Amino acid sequence: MKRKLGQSEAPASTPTETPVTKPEHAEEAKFEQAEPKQEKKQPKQDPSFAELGLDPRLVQAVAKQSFEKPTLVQRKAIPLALQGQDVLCKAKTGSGKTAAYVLPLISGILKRKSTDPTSFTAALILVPTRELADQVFKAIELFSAFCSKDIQAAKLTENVSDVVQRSLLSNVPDIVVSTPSRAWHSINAAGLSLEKLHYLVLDEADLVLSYGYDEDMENISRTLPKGVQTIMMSATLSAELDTLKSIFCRNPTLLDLNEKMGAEDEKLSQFYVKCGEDDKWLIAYLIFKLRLIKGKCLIFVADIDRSYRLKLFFEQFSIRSCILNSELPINTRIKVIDEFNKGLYDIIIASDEKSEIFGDETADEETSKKQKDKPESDQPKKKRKTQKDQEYGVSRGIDFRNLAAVVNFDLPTSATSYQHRIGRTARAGRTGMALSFVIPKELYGKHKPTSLRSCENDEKILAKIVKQQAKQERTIELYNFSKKEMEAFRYRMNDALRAVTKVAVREARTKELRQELLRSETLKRYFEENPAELSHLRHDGELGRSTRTQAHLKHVPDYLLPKEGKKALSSQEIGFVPFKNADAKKRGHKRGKPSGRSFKVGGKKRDPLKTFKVRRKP
Ligand SMILES: Nc1ncnc2c1ncn2[C@@H]1O[C@H](COP(=O)(O)OP(=O)(O)OP(=O)(O)O)[C@@H](O)[C@H]1O
Repeated sequence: MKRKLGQSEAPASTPTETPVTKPEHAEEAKFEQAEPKQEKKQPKQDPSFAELGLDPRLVQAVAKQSFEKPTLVQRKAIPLALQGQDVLCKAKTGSGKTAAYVLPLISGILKRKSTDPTSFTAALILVPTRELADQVFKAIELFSAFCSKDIQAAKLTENVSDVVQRSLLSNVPDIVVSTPSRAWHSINAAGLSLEKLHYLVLDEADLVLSYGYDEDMENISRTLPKGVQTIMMSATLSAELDTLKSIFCRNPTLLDLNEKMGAEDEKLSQFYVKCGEDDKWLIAYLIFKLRLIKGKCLIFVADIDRSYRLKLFFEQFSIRSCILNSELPINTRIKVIDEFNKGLYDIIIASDEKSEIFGDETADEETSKKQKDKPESDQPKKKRKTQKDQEYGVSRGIDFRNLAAVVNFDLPTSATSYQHRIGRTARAGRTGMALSFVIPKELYGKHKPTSLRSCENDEKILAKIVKQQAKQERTIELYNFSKKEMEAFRYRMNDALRAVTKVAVREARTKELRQELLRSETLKRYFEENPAELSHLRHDGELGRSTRTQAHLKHVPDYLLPKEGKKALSSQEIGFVPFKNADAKKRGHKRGKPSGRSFKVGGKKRDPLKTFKVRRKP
C-alpha cells in the first residue's frame, strides 16, 4: 500500500487512492467532502493561505513575500498535497506552481518533525534545468525563512567535486533540488540517500524526458522506496506526462487548471510583425534605440551566434544588453538572471536552443514516423556531447520579474515553445506584451547576410500559434510598421550590420566565454564573502572591442525622426506596460488592446503608434 503525506502511521484509505481525473468543478465537490467545516466558515472560492492548512510559519513567510492570497493552482493543489495525494497538475505559466508544491512539502516535513526529529532526505525535487534548480532552491529558502532551523535544503547543480557534494549531503538535507542527471550521479557518487523519501516533485514534468533524462528517471525510480507521494507540475500536457505518471504516480488527482481568461482580464497582449529578414534588424534597432518598448525585455533568438550578433549590433548604437546561453557557466547564468530581476539590466538576449526539443511542428508526420521507425542507433542523439550545457533553459520555468515584454526576434519552431517563451511575461497577474517577428515565405532567403534557416516556415508556425492561442481565447494581432518612416534609418542599420562580421561574432563569443569562465569562479568566491555587492560586475558591458566602432551611430539625429519628433515617441511609446495590477475595466481595457496610456487608440488619447506611422491592420 502506498504511503502518502500525512498518512505515515494510518493505513492508506481506499477512497483517496481512487483515481480522480475530473474537471476542476468536479474536484470542488471533493474539497467539500474533505473539509466541510471550513466550507461553512469561508466562501469556497477565496480561502487564505492560513485556511489551506499550512504550518503558521509558512503563512508568515508567504505574507512576508506580499502574497495576499493563494492563486488558483495553490488553492487547488495545496490541500490535496497536504492530504497526501499524488497530484498531476497542469496550470498556466506564471500561475504560482512553485509555491503550490513547495509549501505543502515543507509543511508536511515540519509536521513530521514535530513528533519525529530524525533527519533524512524526505523530499526530492527534480527540475529540467540548473537555472530552475537555483530558482526553486531560493523559493525554499524564502518560504522556510521562519523555520530555517528545521528545514535544510540543498541543490545539487553546482559545479563541485563529488567530495564536496558528499560533504554537503552529509548534513542530510530535508529537501534536495536537482536535475535528474545530477540526482542520479549523486545517488551513485556522492552519497545521496533516498531510502526514506516521502515526496517526489517533478517540476516542468512534460519537459523532463525531452531533455534526455529518460535513463536517469528510470534509474531514480528504481531507487525510490514504496509509497512516495508524487507531485507533477506542468504548464502544458504531453504524452511524456503519461509516461512519467505511469512510472511514478499511482492514482494521481489530475488538476487541469486551464484558466481561460476573459478578454477583460487578459493581461498579455500579443502582436506579430511580418517583415523581411533585414527589416527585423531595422525594427529591432528602432524599438530599442527609441525606447518604443518601455521596461525590461527578454529577446529570444534561435542560436548562440545570433545572440552575439544581435548584442554586437545593438552595441553599435549604444544599446546595452546581456546574453544568456548554454555555453556560459552556470554561475554566470544565474547571476545574469538575478541581476536582471534586481533591475540592473533592461535587455536580455537569450538563445532558446531548447526550442528545438519540441521539434519543428512543420515537419510532416510521414517524416517523423519514418524517423521513429528507424533503429535506435539511427535516432538523433538526445544527449549530444557538446560544450553546451544540456541542462540549460530559460524559456521554461524561469521567473523573470517584472518583465514588460518578450520579443521573439526569431520565431520558435513550435507553438509549445512559443507558449513557454511568452509565459515569461505577464506573470502573477501583471501585464505584459509579446512581439514576434515573422518572415513571410516570399521574403525568406532574400537577404542572405541575415537569413536564418529556422525562419523558413515562420508562417506555418504562426498559423499553429494563432490556433493554439485561440484555444485559450487569446488573440495575436498584426502590426504594420510604416516602411516609409523606417527607411530614414536603413543606412545606419546597414552600417551597423556590416560592422558585425562573422569574425567579430566568433571573437566576441570566445572572448566572453573565456572571461566568464574566469570570473565565474572568482565571482563565486567573492560573492560568497560579499553577498551584498552583487552589482560588482555588470554583464551588459560592451563585447565588441574587435568590432569597428562607429561613433555616429550611437545617437539618433532629430532629422531622422518623424516630423512629430522624438518627444512624441519617447513620451508615449509602443509597448509601455504598466506594472500595477490595473483594473482593466475601469481603464476601458479592450480585448487585444493592452491597457495603459500608450495603447489607447483613437479618442482624445494619442496613439504613439500613429505618431510613428505604425498602424494595426484595419
Ligand atoms: N499567491 C501569490 N501571490 C502573488 N504572487 C505570487 C503568488 N504565488 C506566486 N507568486 C509569484 O508569481 C511568480 C510566478 O510564480 P512561479 O514561478 O511559481 O510560476 P509557475 O507557475 O511555476 O510558472 P512557470 O510555468 O513559468 O514555471 C513568482 O514571481 C512568484 O513569486
